[in-house]
Amino acid sequence: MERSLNRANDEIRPVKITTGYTKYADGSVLIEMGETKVICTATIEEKVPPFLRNTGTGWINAEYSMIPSATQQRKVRDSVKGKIDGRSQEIQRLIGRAIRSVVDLDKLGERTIWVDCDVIQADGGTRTASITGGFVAAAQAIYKLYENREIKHLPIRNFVSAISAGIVDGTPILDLCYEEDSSAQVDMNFVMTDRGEFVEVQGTGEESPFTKSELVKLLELGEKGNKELIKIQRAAIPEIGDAVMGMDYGKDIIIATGNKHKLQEIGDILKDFDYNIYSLKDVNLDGIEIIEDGKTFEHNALIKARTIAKLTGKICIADDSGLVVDAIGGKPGIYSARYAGENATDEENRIKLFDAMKDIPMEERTARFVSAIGVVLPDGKEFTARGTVEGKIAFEEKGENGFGYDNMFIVDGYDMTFGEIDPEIKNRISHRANALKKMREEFIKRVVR
Ligand SMILES: O=c1nc[nH]c2c1ncn2[C@H]1C[C@H](O)[C@@H](COP(=O)(O)OP(=O)(O)OP(=O)(O)O)O1
Ligand SMILES: [Mg+2]
Repeated sequence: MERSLNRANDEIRPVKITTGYTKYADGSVLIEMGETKVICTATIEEKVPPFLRNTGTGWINAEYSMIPSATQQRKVRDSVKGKIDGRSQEIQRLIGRAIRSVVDLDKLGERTIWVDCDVIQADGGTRTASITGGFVAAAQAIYKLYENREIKHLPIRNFVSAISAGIVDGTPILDLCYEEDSSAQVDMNFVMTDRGEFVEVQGTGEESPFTKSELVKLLELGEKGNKELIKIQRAAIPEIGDAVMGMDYGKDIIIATGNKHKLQEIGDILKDFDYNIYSLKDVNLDGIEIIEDGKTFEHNALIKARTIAKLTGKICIADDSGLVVDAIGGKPGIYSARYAGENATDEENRIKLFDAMKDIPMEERTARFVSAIGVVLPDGKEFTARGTVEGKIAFEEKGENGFGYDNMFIVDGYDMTFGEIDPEIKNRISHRANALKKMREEFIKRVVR
């Protein structure tokens, strides 16, 4: 389908949010979505509707209207007609509900935020643009109360935005302009929060009924559009964005290791992770000395990640790992890298371990590799994840792959050492793979939006 502005079917129109558009309101924006333009202002009034008086609870009210020249045919003002038309009535209720859904009205205190949405040019999607812009204006007004210490806690729980999607000529499309809207068979509006939750879904198959799979397709379009809108809202009010949604951690991850084998493995294991992965060399920090004086793998991993996070301001992950051998009381453990001395080579460490194990029979040579992954975020938040893999210490070195103790570790379930095994298999079953898998789950919960 040909769309104006050469838009793809899943593409929103260019959006621009201009803050501080008018001078007297407590919050004020001009939102432009393609040719649709809406002035949204928010004004604080120190009183509430009668039904809330003396409850300590606040209220948010919205009004929506179009100026006479907003449409191709001059539209008579409501004030001249003497009544608000049904459509405006319905829309302003929707705007009010949408914004109230993300604000804790108890914490707002006994006051009303008036959100006024005046459409100055209408080219489809005026109600959704009013919600998206109206929220920004309301957030500014509420944030002002918070900054002036008139309220103790910021009562904004989430960002909220709205977008339309519909089916035109049998094709699901996002963000309909007027022309598309007037020939749509199905017309929907999605109001969503930054957490991807729905606040309101409006949909009608006015021209023809729609199927479940079409509904799902429209839903996905709505989700995509709202995600993009919330990014644009956030860019318009970054300070409020940080206060409500937490800091934006960015899309870069630095792997804080001086070990090129680990770097390679971590890079391979995380290759389908939706982040840009950098090495210490990439950020000109290779060769940095970090003192690993923690008492656990986790502690050491965090020491490494913290050091690099402080220097770069980016998300950093580090691995602290080692070999835990049962017959010698768990040694070398956290001292694996310096088992044979401070600057020992992998080979010197292996020789020392073979020597310590020389009289131990096969069944008592059980051991495990341990990897602790430490993650440190730019705001100092951190977490760890641990993975292990069980095996036995061989009597002699076998295989050319890997590094460290790989060629003397016979991995359970395979009659091979990590030195013999295909690196792709190692990266599926290793301690590092297991730790990174857990790290990812935690990362998605805590970091990814
Ligand atoms: O998959 C592995 N295969 C074989 N050996 C391994 C493995 N994973 C850890 N290891 C051994 C190597 C080193 O002797 C010690 C890690 O010491 P550890 O301090 O964590 O690493 P490191 O100093 O080489 O690099 P960095 O601290 O910069 O990440 O355990
Ligand atoms: Mg180290």
